[in-house]
Amino acid sequence: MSLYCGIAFRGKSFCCYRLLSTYVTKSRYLFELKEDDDTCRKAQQTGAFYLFHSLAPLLQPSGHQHLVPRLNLLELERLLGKFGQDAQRIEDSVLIGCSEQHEAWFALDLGLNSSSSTYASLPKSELETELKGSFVELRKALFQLNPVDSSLLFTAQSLLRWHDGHQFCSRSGQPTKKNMAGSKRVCSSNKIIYYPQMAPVVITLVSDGTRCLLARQHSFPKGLYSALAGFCDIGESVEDAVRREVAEEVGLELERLQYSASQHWPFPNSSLMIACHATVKPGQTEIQVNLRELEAAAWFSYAEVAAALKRKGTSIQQQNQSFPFLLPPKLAIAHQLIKEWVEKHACSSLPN
Ligand SMILES: NC(=O)C1=CN([C@@H]2O[C@H](COP(=O)(O)OP(=O)(O)OC[C@H]3O[C@@H](n4cnc5c(N)ncnc54)[C@H](OP(=O)(O)O)[C@@H]3O)[C@@H](O)[C@H]2O)C=CC1
Ligand SMILES: [Mg+2]
Repeated sequence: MSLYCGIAFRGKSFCCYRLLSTYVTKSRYLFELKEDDDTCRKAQQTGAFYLFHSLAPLLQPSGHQHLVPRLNLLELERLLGKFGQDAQRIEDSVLIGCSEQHEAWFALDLGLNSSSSTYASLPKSELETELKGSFVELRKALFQLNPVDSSLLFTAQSLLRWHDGHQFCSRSGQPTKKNMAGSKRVCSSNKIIYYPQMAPVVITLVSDGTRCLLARQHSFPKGLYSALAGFCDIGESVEDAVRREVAEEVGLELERLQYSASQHWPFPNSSLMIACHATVKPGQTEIQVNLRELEAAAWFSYAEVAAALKRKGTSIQQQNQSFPFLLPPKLAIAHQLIKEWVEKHACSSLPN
């Protein structure tokens, strides 16, 4: 889908018509849905709805995968009717994206029962029977979701959680009201606007040239090692946060730092993960683990990490290595960082 558009430069209208790409028209459409409640309400007529129960998405098992069912407006109204609910409840849904053909996608939680909500939590098992699926904790479904579905569900869960936790104005104590799309909430008494927030988190794979540093926290699943991560403090740049976190957690000083990529991560709250590669000064590789933050940290060779990346299975019991360890799942940006490091190392060790 594309659109011809007149463009204004520096306030003067300019009769320059150009073809807008599908991506641009889609972005403009989503912008319109967030800005205009009536357009958004209209988009629900032809939209698709992803259902959640207490922040767990509705999934349908299909072999080793999970399918993510969607309902149209009529199906959703019918479902709500069966549970004695008013169709008005659909206004609690949040916009999470749209297709290239401008079918808008929404997410609705039928289990959350916040103090300011007029709607009761619907019975989970009856809903599951009716919908022929199950509401699965998102962390548990991680290994069975494809990247497109997981990204949509991550966004949906984060937005639903944010709305659930921001029902009242922190200044006046009065209820806040969401706009149709769910891109903001406004205080009913003083009109303060609240926008959904993410906390910036840096994640760094430190290398000494031949090995990379991986660490684990007490809360990680048994045997799992990952790159070093930490929340940015107020006033810090990404570079400051990376240097501080590495110094705090393993007592090392960094030499070089290179940005790799970023990712939205919904657990346990919404974070923007900013991923970097870093190197330490030569010969300065002695780790001093901060045991208040980490359970363990160690240098791992290229061969060890490359072998761990190839391993199948998500439990340490399934491994029979001399030092068995697991890496984060493919969807986590930590996995991407580790994979990039292995690939770069493999290229640099090729004979000229
Ligand atoms: N996608 C990925 O690949 C990965 C994602 N992550 C994510 O990165 C995040 C940070 O990693 P982690 O090592 O735990 O972070 P830190 O090293 O900063 O350690 C956690 C500390 O931060 C505090 N904290 C919690 N929330 C915030 C906040 N919003 N702002 C400032 N401080 C906060 C905690 O306090 P308290 O003691 O009160 O809890 C705790 O003391 C985690 O949420 C984790 O899920 C981590 C690794 C890989
Ligand atoms: Mg940390």
